Amino acid sequence: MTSHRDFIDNMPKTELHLHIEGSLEPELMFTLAKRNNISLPYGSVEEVRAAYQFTELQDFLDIYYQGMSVLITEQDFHDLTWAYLERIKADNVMHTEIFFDPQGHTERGIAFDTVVSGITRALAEGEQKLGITSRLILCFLRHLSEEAAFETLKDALRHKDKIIGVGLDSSELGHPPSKFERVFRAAREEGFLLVAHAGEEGPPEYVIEALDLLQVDRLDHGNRSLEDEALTRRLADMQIALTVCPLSNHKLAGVKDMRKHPIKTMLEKGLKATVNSDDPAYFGGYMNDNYHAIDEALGLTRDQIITLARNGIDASFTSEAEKQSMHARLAAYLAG
Ligand code: HPA
Ligand SMILES: [Zn+2]
Repeated sequence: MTSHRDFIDNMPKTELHLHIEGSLEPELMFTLAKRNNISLPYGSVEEVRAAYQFTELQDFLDIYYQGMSVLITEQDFHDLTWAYLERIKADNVMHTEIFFDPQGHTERGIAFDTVVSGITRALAEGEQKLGITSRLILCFLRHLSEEAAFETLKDALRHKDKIIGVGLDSSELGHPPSKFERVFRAAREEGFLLVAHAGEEGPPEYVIEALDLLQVDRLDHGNRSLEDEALTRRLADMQIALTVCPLSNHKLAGVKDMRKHPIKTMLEKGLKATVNSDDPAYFGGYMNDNYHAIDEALGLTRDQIITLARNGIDASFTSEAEKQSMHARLAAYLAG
């Protein structure tokens, strides 16, 4: 019997919650800063890594928005995305659905089209050269206004062929899903699929709003749903997927001890949980590291690991044929 470590590392898997700007490794940050003549408040890669100490979501977001300031040209967005794809190839990721934060760039004067073009050029190469399929999801920054979200949606309409859905990220507390009910309705009418970060720091009520008001197709995080029994039952009945991010939860202190991470409880309660890396350059690990972290802390069974991988396929925004093909790859792996 192979060890859980090897079993996880070699297992074909999907990633459904990944902020591409959060895959910016300090080395690339320095390279791009130099290329674009931007000065960083850090003297070295080690200094950057040392700054990655967070006690809550906002601590991280401040550093994350500062980090993305080195991204200027189409080539920068391409190189960022390509580096991520090469890295996840090593983790046997077969399909990835990536978020991007257009407002983090348009606010700095970078054109929406520059961002989309660089990312999608790399995604197309990823499919051709690495065999990794992908989808792209735009996130509205929830600390900004509804009006700004509508402006961003307007930009996205020119790229409907490249963007499958819209989501909601950034500072959760004080910015409930209800703030974006109208823009999500407009996005739905335009044919976009819908996701939202909810229940990461925010209360179960925010998850309920994401379901009832935004009508999301998938929930990002959702951890705090477990505080509400009726909501937990509802999520299990609906079989709506939760894109859970173990190392992120640990780094941002929602989960102080990995042995208390809720993902095993989620599985036991019949929730459709998946494993994801969120912002791997900032939280200390990519997909395999996230699987290892929960497996080692929670003592998952092999069946639970497989369920997480299957959930990731079922919850992806792909066609039935693509899902079948990914399930077949997983089945072939399991058959040895
Ligand atoms: O983990 C996150 N939470 C909220 N917003 C974010 N934007 C990037 N990463 C995150
Ligand atoms: Zn996230």
